[in-house]
Amino acid sequence: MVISQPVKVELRRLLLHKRQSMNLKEWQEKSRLICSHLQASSPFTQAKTILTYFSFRQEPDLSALFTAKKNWGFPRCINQSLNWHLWHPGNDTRIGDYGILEPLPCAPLIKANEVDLILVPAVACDIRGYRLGYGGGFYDRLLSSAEWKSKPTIGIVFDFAYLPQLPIETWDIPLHIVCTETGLKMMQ
Ligand SMILES: Nc1nc2c(c(=O)[nH]1)N(C=O)[C@@H](CNc1ccc(C(=O)N[C@@H](CCC(=O)O)C(=O)O)cc1)CN2
Ligand SMILES: Nc1ncnc2c1ncn2[C@@H]1O[C@H](COP(=O)(O)OP(=O)(O)OP(=O)(O)O)[C@@H](O)[C@H]1O
Repeated sequence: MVISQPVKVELRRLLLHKRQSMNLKEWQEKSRLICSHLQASSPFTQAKTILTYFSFRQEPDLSALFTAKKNWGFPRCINQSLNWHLWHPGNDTRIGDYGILEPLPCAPLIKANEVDLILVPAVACDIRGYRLGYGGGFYDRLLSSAEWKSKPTIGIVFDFAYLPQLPIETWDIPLHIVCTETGLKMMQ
């Protein structure tokens, strides 16, 4: 647990560098492929309310999905946790913590019992579904709480960040599915 921290810090640095050195065309094309795999998947077609994210630091851009007829939820960082607000294309956004776009604080809140699917941003995922994030622990805390534990989760990464094995911590909870530009990978 203690020794995995420097490994995670270095891995995060390398993978973020790799992601941010993609050119615009490559980023757009791979993001488009990720969106089309998601759109064709049954967790997506069956879901009414989906939690997602606004792309930051060249994360896969899912914005092509947001015109689909779903209730879309986006996070706001409040203290150590995430609040989820309804947002539709055309609604206002603002720049929140860490420089990430977020819905306005007055946008309607989404409760856990309304949520069918969570699209989880990641720096990397492994073939067991474990995830490396930015180190804030936001999704680890969310997914460890009783009301969120059983929600279907899809980690979203480019293929170069889909790895055989990430260092894990006691609190890490594996995701159910990972989606890259080559398709969906179901965890055992
Ligand atoms: N698009 C998107 N939105 C998201 C997340 C995400 O991963 N992607 N989050 C997922 O959780 C939350 C934001 N989490 C974040 C956590 C840390 C840093 C960050 O910049 N950390 C510093 C290091 C801070 C430290 O080590 O103490 C850094 O990386 O430089 C950014 C976002 C909510 N919104
Ligand atoms: N279930 C939890 N309860 C309380 N604290 C937690 C929990 N999960 C993680 N943390 C705290 O969050 C910190 C960051 O965790 P970690 O390095 O795994 O984040 P990450 O998954 O990379 O980040 P993020 O989820 O924000 O993208 C840890 O140091 C830990 O103290």
